[in-house]
Amino acid sequence: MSTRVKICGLTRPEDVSAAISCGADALGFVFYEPSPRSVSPGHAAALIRDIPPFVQAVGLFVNPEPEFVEQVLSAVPLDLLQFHGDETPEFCRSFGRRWIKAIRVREEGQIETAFQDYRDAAGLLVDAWDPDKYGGTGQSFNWQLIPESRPMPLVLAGGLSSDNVSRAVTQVKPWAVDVSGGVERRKGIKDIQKISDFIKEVHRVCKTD
Ligand SMILES: O=C(O)c1ccccc1N[C@@H]1O[C@H](COP(=O)(O)O)[C@@H](O)[C@H]1O
Repeated sequence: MSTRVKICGLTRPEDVSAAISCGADALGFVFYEPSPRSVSPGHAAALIRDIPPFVQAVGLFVNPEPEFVEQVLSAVPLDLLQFHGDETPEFCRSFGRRWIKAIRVREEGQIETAFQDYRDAAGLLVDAWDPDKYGGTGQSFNWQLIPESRPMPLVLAGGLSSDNVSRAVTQVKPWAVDVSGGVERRKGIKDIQKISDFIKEVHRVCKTD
């Protein structure tokens, strides 16, 4: 098994470099202003400029206006769109780009329904439900709600850190894991040691599996 790693909510060039040199497969940039990790299109374009080939740049949006997504796409060379709000399948596919849909899990059957509703997504990201926030909460959820049978790649997110990611990978066997708060010193500022520990832990558990 080889579980991919996405480090999300990057705002500083040194954190981007650290994530790449530690072996991250994907880097996430948040285009959602209420988030403390939010970046402008210009800032993201500068952060992405030196990303090497085969490391994916992912743009995270929450219920954006279509014009805003188009504006970001014209300024930032994103490889993948991540919709983390209440976007419909029609909306997600309307940009003609590869996309994943994030859902916030709180009850049985929800993931199975999302697999059907978002069947042309490149993957489904499962995160914790929170009454007030769309994501980046640092909370995890009941992984027992995740079905073993999956028609598309599943990305596990929500409250992951180097302390629990080996258990997550072993139990859930996701295609990829996505982390933000668990590798931060404070919101929006990553901790290079935590990024390194997180990715090492994923690679370690994948090797032994
Ligand atoms: O990071 C944010 O601020 C954010 C805001 C709105 C929606 C999603 C957001 N981040 C994503 O949330 C999950 C879980 O994050 P965490 O590891 O629990 O902090 C992850 O996919 C982030 O990319």
